[in-house]
Amino acid sequence: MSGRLASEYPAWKTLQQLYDSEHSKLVLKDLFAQDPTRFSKFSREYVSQSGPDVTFLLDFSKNLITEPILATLLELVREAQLETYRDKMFSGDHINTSEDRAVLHVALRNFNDFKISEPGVEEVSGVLAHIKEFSESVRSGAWKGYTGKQINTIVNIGIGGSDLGPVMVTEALKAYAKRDLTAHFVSNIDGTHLAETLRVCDPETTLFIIASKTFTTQETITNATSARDWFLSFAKDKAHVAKHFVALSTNTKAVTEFGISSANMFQFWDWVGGRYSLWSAIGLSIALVIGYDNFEKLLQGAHGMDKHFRTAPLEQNLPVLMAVLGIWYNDFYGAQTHALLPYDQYMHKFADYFQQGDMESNGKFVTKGGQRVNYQTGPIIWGAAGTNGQHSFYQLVHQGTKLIPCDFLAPATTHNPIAHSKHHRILLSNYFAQPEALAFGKTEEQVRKELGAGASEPLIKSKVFEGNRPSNSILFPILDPATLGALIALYEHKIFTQGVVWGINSFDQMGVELGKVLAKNILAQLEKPEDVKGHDSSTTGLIHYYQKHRKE
Ligand SMILES: O=P(O)(O)OC[C@H]1O[C@H](O)[C@H](O)[C@@H](O)[C@@H]1O
Repeated sequence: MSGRLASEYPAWKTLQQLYDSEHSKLVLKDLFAQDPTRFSKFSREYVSQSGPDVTFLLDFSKNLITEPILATLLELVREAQLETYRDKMFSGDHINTSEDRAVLHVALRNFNDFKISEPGVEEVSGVLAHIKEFSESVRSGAWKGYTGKQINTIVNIGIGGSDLGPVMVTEALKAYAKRDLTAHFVSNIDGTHLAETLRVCDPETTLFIIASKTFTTQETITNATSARDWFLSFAKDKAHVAKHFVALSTNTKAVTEFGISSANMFQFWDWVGGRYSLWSAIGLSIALVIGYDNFEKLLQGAHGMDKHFRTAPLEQNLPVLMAVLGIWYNDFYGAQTHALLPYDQYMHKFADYFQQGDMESNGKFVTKGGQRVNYQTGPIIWGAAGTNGQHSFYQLVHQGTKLIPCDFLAPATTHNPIAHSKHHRILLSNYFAQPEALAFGKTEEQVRKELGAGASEPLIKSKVFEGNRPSNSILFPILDPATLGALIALYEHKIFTQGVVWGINSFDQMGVELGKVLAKNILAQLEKPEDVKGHDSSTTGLIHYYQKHRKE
């Protein structure tokens, strides 16, 4: 984060040499055969040092590394001064330099443990108390709608970080949900999203949560305004809005102007990045769905990981280890993507969530010092819940021409042990089998033997698995709130570490601005063909075609 080019570090150059001279020898089958201790050497158990018990295993032995390569990758992290920048983040330095802001999502789950001095940090516990009081009153039925009925439906209206975190966590922790409280999440400006949601809502029993850090986001304000209009078409009296609309934001003025009183506003601060905000007031919908105590456990689980990241030596530091492995593939093997593959249906939004978390943080070509990088930065993050992915895209992961490092995640115990956990055993057999198949493949000799004499050559070739495809495996006892908190924080700090090495600012998002500005300009031109000016012929042609064919 010094803004230096990563490629200038001595360790980067050593890594390039190591890659050039070693990579053809880095064959997992041989590496495992040569070293019976490989698993114990390249796996670590995480055990939380405070708060609720969280343990999990990170097995990274199926990666294309040796001890000298790992040591050099960690040397790179040292040369990039990760420890210094990590400490700067925790102490509230303005490491988001382009916006001159601190980066303190860790302060939201700190429970006064580390000392952090930044205006607003002292207000965190007050907001948590507000979340507790409000969520308990809605969940208990004490909070009543305008006709005196209890709330049984919540609609979170937000987008990006004000949507993805709450969606992912409420899905992941559904086993802890209050089942008679239905949660909907409306994000898309496409009127279909709101219309289809309102179709199943009763205005007398629905609470709208308007979630927006800035409270200026076009999608959210438009959806919120239409939701309020819909509500008032039943409730008639504006005074009833107070019972059915709350806001989560840093922008008190805009919230008040919208018509939500400050008593119904849950505050957060500009040092909370949107994609790191589920720990803040943005998590209100999480607290409503799983209860405040579980929400607090989620925060404590993350705090445990913060402590680990802050204090564990780099060799033992899980976010750091995951970060350097990612750098090895991204920058030396030329891997373009990274797959997140949770073998847990509850985690089916995990990859979607980290698409924003990782790609909005590290999808940048300019260093903090303003130089264009001469290496790859953030990977393309994608994935789906196992085993669904196996019946869809795994063909390419196993036999395609691209190297796709994968993270496999799974709980040892399911919340739903139907058929005496038969389903879960089948699920886990796949969770264990896929990394094994990716790493060790199937040779031509094996295929020949299996098919026997007479098999055609093309058929034989098509059944060969080259193997040597790397993966991490993360195995945890059960998906509970604290474990999920720790896992999210693990990935957050992985992203931070990679950003430090690449010398970029992981905490701004300038790349989303240009499209917004152009859309605003185009919106003003959509009425009449003669207004469409200043565009290339493609854009003009598309708008004219739309104008010709629209009905309303
Ligand atoms: O919470 P808001 O201010 O409405 O912002 C919602 C989203 O807006 C933009 O797309 C940003 O790039 C995201 O980082 C942010 O999460």
